[in-house]
Amino acid sequence: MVETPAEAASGADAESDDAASRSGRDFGEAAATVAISIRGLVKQFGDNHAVAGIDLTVPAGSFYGIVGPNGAGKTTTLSIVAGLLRPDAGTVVICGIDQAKEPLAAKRVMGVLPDRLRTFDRLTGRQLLYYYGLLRGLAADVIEKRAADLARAFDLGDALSRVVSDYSAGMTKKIMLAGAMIHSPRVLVLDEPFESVDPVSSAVILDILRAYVSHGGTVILSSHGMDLVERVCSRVAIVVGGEVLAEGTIDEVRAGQTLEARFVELAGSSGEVEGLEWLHTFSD
Ligand SMILES: Nc1ncnc2c1ncn2[C@@H]1O[C@H](COP(=O)(O)OP(=O)(O)OP(=O)(O)O)[C@@H](O)[C@H]1O
Repeated sequence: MVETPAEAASGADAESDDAASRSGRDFGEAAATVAISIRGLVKQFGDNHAVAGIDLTVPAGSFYGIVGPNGAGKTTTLSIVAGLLRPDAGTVVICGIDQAKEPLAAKRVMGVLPDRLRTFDRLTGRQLLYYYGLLRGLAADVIEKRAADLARAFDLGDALSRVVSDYSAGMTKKIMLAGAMIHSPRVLVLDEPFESVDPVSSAVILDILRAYVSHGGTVILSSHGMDLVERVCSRVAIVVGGEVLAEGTIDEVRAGQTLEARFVELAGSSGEVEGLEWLHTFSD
């Protein structure tokens, strides 16, 4: 059976590289119950208020979904949480660690799947996982075992010796997800983890993430898959125009409707179908 990163962390061989013990931290009571606390988050790009005052509390051991229309500010928010982008205002506290004051310590407890899949794609899959493991301070034998476990779980075994630039979009997503998990972090920050991933692989990834959460890990993800969020997430936030319009358990947010119906109700329809009549008269 393949070990999930969370199981690996709870296993006999893994205590030495557990993120918490490496950082030498005593995760306090608040950190034990709250994995991510976001307060008053603001980020502007020129005149564009990408994030316009977001407050979110992600309980430890939860599967948390952020949904919203294109350009709503999901990636910007997750990038700030991950420490990849500086906010103009507001605070992000990860497992009790202030992201702005102790960025390295905060990064240590997180695994991140960033937007746009930028990575060192001239490396083979095996080299990339090895590199991720080294960056996380893992010993070579631990990396090799975990890389093999993750490659098996993500069905990437045959691809490990190929360069990542030759991978499909879904394969690239899977190898980067594996890289985000290799140090068995307490928190996974995943930007659209299921985009481009086939249904079989999605089911496997979900199983891995569910087991991770059931062992105390926390997942925060963005997704356009309303069904998926409704099925797997314990809590959800609907973000529109850089603001949280609804937040709570799935049942609270969908308020008797499907999540998709509630989403459309809150996000509204911004597209305009009129004016495209020329598309119905073919040019040839
Ligand atoms: N680096 C940047 N420079 C300028 N504007 C940016 C930058 N990054 C994001 N934006 C803008 O901020 C807003 C929020 O973008 P963001 O990528 O966070 O949205 P999103 O909710 O993740 O959208 P999608 O669902 O399409 O991925 C958009 O208007 C976008 O154009």
